[in-house]
Parts: sequence; structure tokens; C-alpha cells
Amino acid sequence: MNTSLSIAADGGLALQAGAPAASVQLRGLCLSYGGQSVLQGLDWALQPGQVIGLLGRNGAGKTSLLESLLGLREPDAGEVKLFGQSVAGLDDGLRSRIGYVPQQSDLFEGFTAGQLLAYFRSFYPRWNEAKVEGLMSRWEVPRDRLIAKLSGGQQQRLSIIRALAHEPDLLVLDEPVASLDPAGRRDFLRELVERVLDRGTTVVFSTHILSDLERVAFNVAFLKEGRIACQAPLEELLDQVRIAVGSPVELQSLQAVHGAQLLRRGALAPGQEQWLLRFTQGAPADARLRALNLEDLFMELS
Ligand SMILES: Nc1ncnc2c1ncn2[C@@H]1O[C@H](COP(=O)(O)OP(=O)(O)OP(=O)(O)O)[C@@H](O)[C@H]1O
Repeated sequence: MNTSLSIAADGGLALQAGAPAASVQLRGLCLSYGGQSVLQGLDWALQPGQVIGLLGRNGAGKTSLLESLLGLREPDAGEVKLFGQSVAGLDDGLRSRIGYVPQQSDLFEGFTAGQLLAYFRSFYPRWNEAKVEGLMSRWEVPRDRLIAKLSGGQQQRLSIIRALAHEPDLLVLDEPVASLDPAGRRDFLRELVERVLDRGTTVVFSTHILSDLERVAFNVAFLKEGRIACQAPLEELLDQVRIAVGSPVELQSLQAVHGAQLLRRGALAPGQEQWLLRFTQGAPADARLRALNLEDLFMELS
């Protein structure tokens, strides 16, 4: 909770409680590798309890964004705040409220799963050993085998268990289900929906598996050309975004009549264009409009 001091009616100082700080606040984030610019003045905020699926094409910069957000990668410019505090000076208390599943395994391969968990347990006051035990047995991760000898999917399960064990308030998952089989994905999503989201955890995860996203992500954010091009509740986007085909004059009039937002415009043939329109007041019934599914939205917005 943010607090501020103000002058009270009797002239004394009063401590006021404000809105809770955003879990994540990014302003003007720029990141490049050599000459290649990946994040270009990106602004983004995740509010407590929000669940956001981060979408973008291969190479759009999702991993770079999530690493910058966590302070693992230093941006060229811009500001990163977690729980209202600059990520560069984040104190241990706030740091221990973050859970992270990286895209590439960062588990110590020379440890067994049991040794790894025992090692991490010492850093986290909120470590939930019962939860760890439950997940290790339900997800069938062998405790005593060297991590180097676990399969890719078993390593990913272990990485997820490590990230959930201390009941984080901010959970960052970079393609968490990429190596999981359908049963593993189902188990993971069930855990996320039934136990993690209930706690009001802020969750951001990148994925290319759109059907999984539909099951858990209330909000989707599209990363394109170094910025968050669009972020909205998924249901709202599916209700509001339509493709319209017609002459530019006809489409302009359609847009103006309904006060629609033009998201994208492309030529189809001489005198005929295709516009991606967002009808924020609700899409009208019009034969020229076509609804989109999540895959269409991904193709159009990322
Ligand atoms: N350490 C690095 N050094 C140089 N270039 C990098 C580095 N890491 C990423 N890149 C480049 O930055 C761009 C964004 O990469 P990033 O991994 O962030 O994208 P992504 O959206 O996560 O991709 P994917 O969906 O394929 O995982 C790519 O063009 C990539 O080649």
C-alpha cells in the first residue's frame, strides 16, 4: 500500500493510505543489442492481481522484456519499478515476493531436485514445504536424481515448483509450458487457476500456445515493434475487434458512425481495403464485419 503525509484539518500531519502500488511499472524502456533495437520506449503497468498473457512473434522481444522487468537485463533507458520500488535497488523483502520461470533452464545441474529446493528454501521466509511436497509427488519429479539427468519436461516442472514454492505476489513465466506434454500443461494450468490466482498473485506469462492462454489469461498484451501495441481483457477484444472489407470511403464512414478505433489498415485490391477496427461501444451487426478468434487476433496485432 502507498502512503503519503498530508496536513490534517487540525494542522497536524496525517498518514494517508493510497491505492496499492502497481506490481510492475515500466516507463520509456529502451533496449538494444549492438545496433538492433528491441524495446523502443515501452510503457507498461501490471496491477496487483492482474493475469496477463504476453504475446508476440518470435524475436519480438518478450524474453528481453521479462528479463528487463526483473532487473536481470539493464535497459539503455527507462524506468522499471516493482511494487513501487526501483528494480535496481529492490530490497530483499520485495525480491522474495517474486517468482520466475525462465525460458532457458537455470537450475543447477549438479544438484538433485531435493538439494536444489533445500537450497532455495533458505532464502524465502514464505516457503511452503507442504505445497512443494504435494507438487513434487503429483507432478512426479524425482527428488534424488541429478537435475542434469531429468528430462526437459521434468526440469520445467521443477522450475515451476521452485517459482511457486514461496507463494510469490508477482509471478513471471517465460513460456512455462513449452516443454510440457498435454498432461503436464493441464496440471500446470490447473495449479495456476485453482491455487495461484486465488491468492491475488499478479501473473505475466509469455506463450505461443493460444489455447492455454484462453483458459487462464484474463488480459492479453501484444508486443510489437518494441512496444505494447494493445492490451485489453481477452473477452473484450474478441467482442470488440472486427475486420471490415470495403472501399476506403465506405470504411471511413463505418468507422466514423460507430466511433471505432482503427488498429490496422491494408490494401486488398484497387479501391478495396481491409481495416481492423475496435468498436469500444460494442461491435454492430453489419455484414461487412467479420469476428476474429484469438489466433486471428495474434496474426493481426503482433
Ligand atoms: N543476448 C543477446 N544478444 C544479442 N541479441 C539478442 C540477445 N538476446 C536476444 N537477442 C535478439 O533480440 C531479439 C528479441 O529476442 P527475445 O528472445 O527477447 O525475443 P522473444 O520474443 O522472446 O522470442 P521467442 O518468441 O522466439 O522466444 C531477437 O532478434 C534476438 O535475436
